[in-house]
Amino acid sequence: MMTQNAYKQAAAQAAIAFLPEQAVIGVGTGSTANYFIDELAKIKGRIDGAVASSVATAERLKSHGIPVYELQQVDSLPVYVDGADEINGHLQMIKGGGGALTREKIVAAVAEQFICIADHSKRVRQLGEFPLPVEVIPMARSHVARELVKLGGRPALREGFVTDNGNLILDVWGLAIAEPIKLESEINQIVGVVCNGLFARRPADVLLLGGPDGVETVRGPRA
Ligand SMILES: O=C(CO)[C@H](O)[C@H](O)COP(=O)(O)O
Repeated sequence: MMTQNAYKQAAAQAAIAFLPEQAVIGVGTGSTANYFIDELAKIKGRIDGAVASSVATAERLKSHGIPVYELQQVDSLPVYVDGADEINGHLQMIKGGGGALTREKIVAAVAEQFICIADHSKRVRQLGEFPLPVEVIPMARSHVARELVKLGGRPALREGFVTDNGNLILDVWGLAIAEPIKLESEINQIVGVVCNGLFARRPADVLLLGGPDGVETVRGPRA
């Protein structure tokens, strides 16, 4: 029987077929993205380089000899490949389990196409069982936590964790997210919030989902 890691790896392998030739591509963060980076290393002559969504991803890309560019150095990104913590039928996601949500959202915003790679356990009917990560400016942490309680959540500080941007993460439990676009906007309105891990306004365009029957390809409305 294949393991969850094998499903992640299969999804990562499948993403290679979606890459344009000789382009700079966006690369996400996490264990599935790491499998993708390892696959990328095998075909690195076919791409010009990558923009990384975290320091960890940049280091892994560089360790494979893949050129890493700052986002400011590129005019556009044809593709962004990243994992997810949860993904629903509209290809809206919760991301940020690895704490890289803000840079992930920035790189995804620039990319023409978002390809989500995941194992089948990540597919859900409704987002919210996975605690929603919210990146906050450190001095605003208590204020933001109180506001998140008003929205129905139970925020918990991610202990001992500082983001690549020098901020904190509140993981918000107990949100049954019936209206992801609305909640994404509401949380962004709280003063002190840098970013939240709902990718609802910018869902994935293609989902490559690894599971016991192989890799399923699900296309979103824009793909
Ligand atoms: O958003 C992320 C990191 O901030 C990851 O994409 C998400 O946590 C999924 O991780 P993994 O591929 O390890 O299951």
